[in-house]
Amino acid sequence: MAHSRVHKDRGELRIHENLDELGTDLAEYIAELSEASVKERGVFAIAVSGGSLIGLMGKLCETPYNKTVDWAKWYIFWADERVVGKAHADSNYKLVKDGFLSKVPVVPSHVNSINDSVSAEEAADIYEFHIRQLVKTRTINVSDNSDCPKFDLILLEMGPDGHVASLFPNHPMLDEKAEWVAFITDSPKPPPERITFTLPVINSASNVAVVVTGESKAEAVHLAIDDVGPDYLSLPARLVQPTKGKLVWFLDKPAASKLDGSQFSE
Ligand SMILES: O=C(O)[C@H](O)[C@@H](O)[C@H](O)[C@H](O)COP(=O)(O)O
Repeated sequence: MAHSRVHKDRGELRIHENLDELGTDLAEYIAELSEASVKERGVFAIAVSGGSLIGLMGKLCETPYNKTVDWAKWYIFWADERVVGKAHADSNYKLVKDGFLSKVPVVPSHVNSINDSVSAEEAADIYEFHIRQLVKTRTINVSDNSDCPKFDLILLEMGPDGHVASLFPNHPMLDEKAEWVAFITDSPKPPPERITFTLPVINSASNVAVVVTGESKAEAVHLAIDDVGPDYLSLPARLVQPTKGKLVWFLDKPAASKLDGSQFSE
């Protein structure tokens, strides 16, 4: 059984015994949000990232979800992407296609991947323009207090350095307020060229889930969630603070191993 607790201002924490349990809980969570969103808006706009997240979403491709989820209503996006060809081993599109989209009947025209034949700057501009069109038609909802897109769900991972999407510690992109999709050419983690949702977009979502597994991220989890003082307020994962939406952390025990326990309520 997952141990779930609510932090006073860092959202809900779900700590799982193992990856199998985490995968089961994550599939259930996504399926429930999909159902609620389709009921309310007729569509489900979900953005994913790369890394082990896609493997952890595997149970969604199995019984019962492969039959019960309303896949025709899904619109899928990337919270960040590496600027490489779609067939390249580093491509998040390829990761999602091979590990997920090839196993469930998402409508091909609802798969919103970046243009891989242009520069990082152009790819970011084109992606943002595309998202703007979908906000106009409300395929993607709009934020109540800005013109930002309000994705039904943004799924993020966190690296051992506390980065989320392609927003890295101390990078100027953390201060970006105007753009929805930004490009970087100096990612500290290869490949260097990437596009990424900016914090205003992430924090406008209805739901944000951060999936973190493994002991290598335990310190960053502690710094992103616990009350550690002003030095870490600009850690990218700490800047994930949905304005009106709900934040949920999916952790395994090793990733949660350095969390303080004292300030949590059951
Ligand atoms: O930006 C990237 O290059 C990666 O996609 C990265 O963000 C990854 O998601 C995390 O480092 C966690 O990775 P794992 O879950 O695979 O350990």
